[in-house]
Amino acid sequence: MSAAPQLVVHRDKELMAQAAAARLITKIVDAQAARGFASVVLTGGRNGNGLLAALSSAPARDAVDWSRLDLWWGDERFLPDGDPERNYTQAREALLDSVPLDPARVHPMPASDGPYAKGIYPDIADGADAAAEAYAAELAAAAGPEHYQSAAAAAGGSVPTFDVLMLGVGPDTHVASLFPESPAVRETDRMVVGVHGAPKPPPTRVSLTLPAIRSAREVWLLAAGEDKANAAAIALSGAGEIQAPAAGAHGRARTLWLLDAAAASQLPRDLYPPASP
Ligand SMILES: O=C(O)C(O)[C@@H](O)[C@H](O)[C@H](O)COP(=O)(O)O
Repeated sequence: MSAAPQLVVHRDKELMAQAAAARLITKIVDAQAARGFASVVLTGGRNGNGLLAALSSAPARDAVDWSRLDLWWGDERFLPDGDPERNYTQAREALLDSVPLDPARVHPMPASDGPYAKGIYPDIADGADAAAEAYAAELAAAAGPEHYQSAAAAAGGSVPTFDVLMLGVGPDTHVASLFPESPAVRETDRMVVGVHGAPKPPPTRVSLTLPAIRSAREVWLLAAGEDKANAAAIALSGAGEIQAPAAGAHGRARTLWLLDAAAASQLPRDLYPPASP
């Protein structure tokens, strides 16, 4: 099952980040109350990090039991550990270093040094492919029994059932590191892939695939700014997922687009109610 997109449009990107942070806090608290823990997939990019920064300064952040939160990543820029451009580094700075997480529940994607370094692997591309395989194994090891009915299981893989999986939307409609017309967006079997020659730097990346993304209960797509208006309009107007990867990102129970007014400016007005004043 996958859910038709719902849209929420906020006045500007600051309000969008604050409202999305409040929404995420509630989701985590509810999942922890229902099942004892929550599982969230983070995204890289300005909008994802803006949400984490807003969460960091939200007073209600103390409602979350940070020690019972599983964190995963939707994609990673394949760079050395600690590189300021790594999504993991940026998430740590925005929020993770300031909350009492259980390190065993935090699952960053591998870095390009350490076990997947150039030198051990013939080149950086092989390292990213090996890192993707290792991350797929880590996800499979954490998958619970519910995953058997998921899009991942249908594709022959297994991932945990994420409560919320967040994705920033690129101006070309990419999500995670799934770029239009790329081999990664066409992947139907593997849950995680190495990405080579990405149009957004750095060119080498690691990414969840659409079957893994579609196994989440809720998928939230974040888009703010004028440069996202065309992408949102294309993805929400019936485009195919190979040409417009954001169009293929659905949650099992809910697909939620969180936009600011600028990113929503090219959408047909009947798709969403007006932004709050
Ligand atoms: O590693 C990355 O760069 C991403 O995860 C990527 O998919 C990002 O989320 C989008 O490009 C949106 O980025 P912005 O929010 O910065 O526009």
